[in-house]
Amino acid sequence: MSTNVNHAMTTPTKSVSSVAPAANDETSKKTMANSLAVRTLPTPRQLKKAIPLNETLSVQVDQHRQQISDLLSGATAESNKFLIITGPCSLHDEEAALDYGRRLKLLNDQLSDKLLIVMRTYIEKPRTTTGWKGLAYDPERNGNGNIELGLTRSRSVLLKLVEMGLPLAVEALNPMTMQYIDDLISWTAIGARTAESQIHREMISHLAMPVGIKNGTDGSVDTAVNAMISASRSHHCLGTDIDGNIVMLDTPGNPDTHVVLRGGRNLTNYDADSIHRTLAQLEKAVDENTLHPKVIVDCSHDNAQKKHERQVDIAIEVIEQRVGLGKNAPNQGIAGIMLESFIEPGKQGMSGPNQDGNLCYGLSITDPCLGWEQTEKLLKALHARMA
Ligand SMILES: O=C[C@H](O)[C@H](O)COP(=O)(O)O
Ligand SMILES: C=C(OP(=O)(O)O)C(=O)O
Repeated sequence: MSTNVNHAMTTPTKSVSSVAPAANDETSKKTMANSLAVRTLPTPRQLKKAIPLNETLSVQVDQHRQQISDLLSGATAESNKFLIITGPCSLHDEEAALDYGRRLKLLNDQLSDKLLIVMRTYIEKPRTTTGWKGLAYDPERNGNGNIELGLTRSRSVLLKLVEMGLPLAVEALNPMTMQYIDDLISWTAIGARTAESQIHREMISHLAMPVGIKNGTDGSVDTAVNAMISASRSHHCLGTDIDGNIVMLDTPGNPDTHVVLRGGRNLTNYDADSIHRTLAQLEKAVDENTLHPKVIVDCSHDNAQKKHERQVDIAIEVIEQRVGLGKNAPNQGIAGIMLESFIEPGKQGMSGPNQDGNLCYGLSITDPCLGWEQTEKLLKALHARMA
């Protein structure tokens, strides 16, 4: 990974200019904070201290970040591997997430000569309108919030997965949430709903890891390419430090980004033409910026039209483009794929498949996922297709 991104998100900031005086009672009545219930949370430092990542595991996370970075830059033998980001749409049940992690680790031990496998461990969910927002925000799934418990349980389950030796992937939705878990994560996504947001681009520019940026929900790839350019540069921006102080950040810029093609507005973009068009756009941007002209294909979302079984055919089609099987010439610009996969296939509502409040174990409560059996078969088929 390039040296200028080797700052943890928690790197002490350069300057905190001054501390604002407390508002007097009259003005405070008009502030946003006073119109809402305010509950103090532990700071990122406090949570990281309570659920610590030891030095050995921290080195492991660095190595995983570096492997993904090398795969994107084509720097080493690692770059010939195919990146697979796979796991549930969202983590809602820690036991099932650990069960999935154990299965994935065993499979990884068989396939890691050709595949670089990263587990999807999303604890924040962006919603089109409303819905469950993820383990970090509503761990008890009763709509009461309890973010302190959510952050604690999230950090705890992520740490257990890191202890299994797995590299982890999340979507970074709220920059403050990321401060509580960033040291555990090896790859981050910026979602289709936030790739155009300046705040997210600023956040990427000081995330010390590779970041995949989704095309917009309308299918726009420009959004992702513009985000890559913006995030590769240094920004002066508002943020919080590890102790929860509001600070000005001077970010280093992050060149370790790439596009994630997820389809949009019911149209798919995993076909060879769409991928070539995106890569050509990236190649053009590379002339003026330090960027990776690489894509990964999200086999779910609009590409699968929310039909989880379609992910299998899409993944096979994409790896055949990568290695040059069938009518395709080999395309090294395709760095990998993303799958939504869990233990059981499909999805269930928040009250379980029978609406009686009993959730089915290992079944997604957000987007539909491939089941474990299909996933295992698919990853072996992808491995077999890699030269
Ligand atoms: O991946 C998950 C969903 O596609 C995303 O969070 C949006 O979900 P929603 O449209 O059900 O709100
Ligand atoms: C929300 C997700 O994706 P997208 O931003 O592509 O909708 C996701 O991967 O969980």
